[in-house]
Amino acid sequence: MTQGTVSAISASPVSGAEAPLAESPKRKTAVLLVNLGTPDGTDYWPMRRYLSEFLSDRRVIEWPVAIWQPILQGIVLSTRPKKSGAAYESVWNKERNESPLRTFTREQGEKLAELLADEPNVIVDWAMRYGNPSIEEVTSRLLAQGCEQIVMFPLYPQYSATTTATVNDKFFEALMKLRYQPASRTVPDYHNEPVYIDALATSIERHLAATGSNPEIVIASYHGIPQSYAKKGDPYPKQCLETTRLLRERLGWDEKKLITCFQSRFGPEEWLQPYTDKTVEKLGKEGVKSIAVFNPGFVADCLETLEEIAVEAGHIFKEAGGEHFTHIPCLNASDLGMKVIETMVRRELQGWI
Ligand SMILES: C=CC1=C(C)c2cc3[nH]c(cc4nc(cc5[nH]c(cc1n2)c(C)c5CCC(=O)O)C(CCC(=O)O)=C4C)c(C)c3C=C
Ligand SMILES: [Fe+2]
Ligand SMILES: [Fe+2]
Repeated sequence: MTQGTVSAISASPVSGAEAPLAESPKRKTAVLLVNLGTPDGTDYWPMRRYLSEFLSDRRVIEWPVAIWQPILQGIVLSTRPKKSGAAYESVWNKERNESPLRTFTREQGEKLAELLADEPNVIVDWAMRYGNPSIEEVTSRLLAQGCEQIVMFPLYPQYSATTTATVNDKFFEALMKLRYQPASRTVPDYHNEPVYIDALATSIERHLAATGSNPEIVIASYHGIPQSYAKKGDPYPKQCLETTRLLRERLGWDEKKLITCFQSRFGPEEWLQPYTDKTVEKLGKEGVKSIAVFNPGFVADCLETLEEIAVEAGHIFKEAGGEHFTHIPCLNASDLGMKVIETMVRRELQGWI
């Protein structure tokens, strides 16, 4: 191409002025929130179906299938559904006949739709990685509504292959079956985002003020993963520690006041440590009288926060000699929590709406 041709193409029709770019047509865009999952009921069969789907996920349990499936189907699923069903029963939302996680995820979806009401081409929906409503079912519904673009948000502040990656896998597995796929974006982890750190810090401050609590020690309790997963490169524990560090900085607390622990061990392997239950017990035995626990890695309260922490960890602490225990709720669908979700979603929607 000669120089003359180039200058002829780039010449503006009006000297010194840029030709305005034509605006792209607005495509219908979906925001799909996805959380972990939930059984449809607390009886044996719904619990068994849910746990079987969850614990058959190779991202969650990495043992060879030939070893794990006989243990799962033969031993774990004959006892665990009853035990877990009783625990779910104690936190179940009887009014809606569903788990708290499903209630909070729905509320988050509804509130996000209100917050994005100024965007007429955006639809919000929500799904579960395990159980119902499934990612595939909701994705089909969004496509049937004419969505050509999807922002899919795995609701985990810290990345783990056991959570974020398996949600992404399941979403793309649903798209694999389609001839005409929507354009898709996934929202990344946000463990160090200022809006998230600030929301957590503010909710801690508000809860302690409202309950008149002055804990000697505050525990940031994250769900654990097996240590072997972290050794193989899962960034999850580093991201948890970074979230706690940033919170300390924001709250002006030192390493003795705000500590990190990991909860919800499963199976015989070593999981990330220190363990929350053991730490709470040790603190009680050492003479600490007052503690607070919160769960920065959970976007919504669920079995693991409402039963394992708010109830069980509280009992353990008091039986070990502790006197005042308070559980700080998750951000759920509060204004603070919704600001975090909205900020992350609006960032990913850029250029699309
Ligand atoms: C077996 C291994 C498990 C890994 C690894 C794991 C990682 C992981 N989980 C969450 C968040 C949640 N887990 C929840 C429940 C739950 N988790 C496991 C096992 C593993 N989790 C089990 C067996 C269960 C079921 C409950 C039980 O039977 O005790 C939940 C709660 C769901 C609800 O209330 O409906 C959440 C949320 C994270 C963040 C994570 C790794 C980072
Ligand atoms: Fe879990
Ligand atoms: Fe648990």
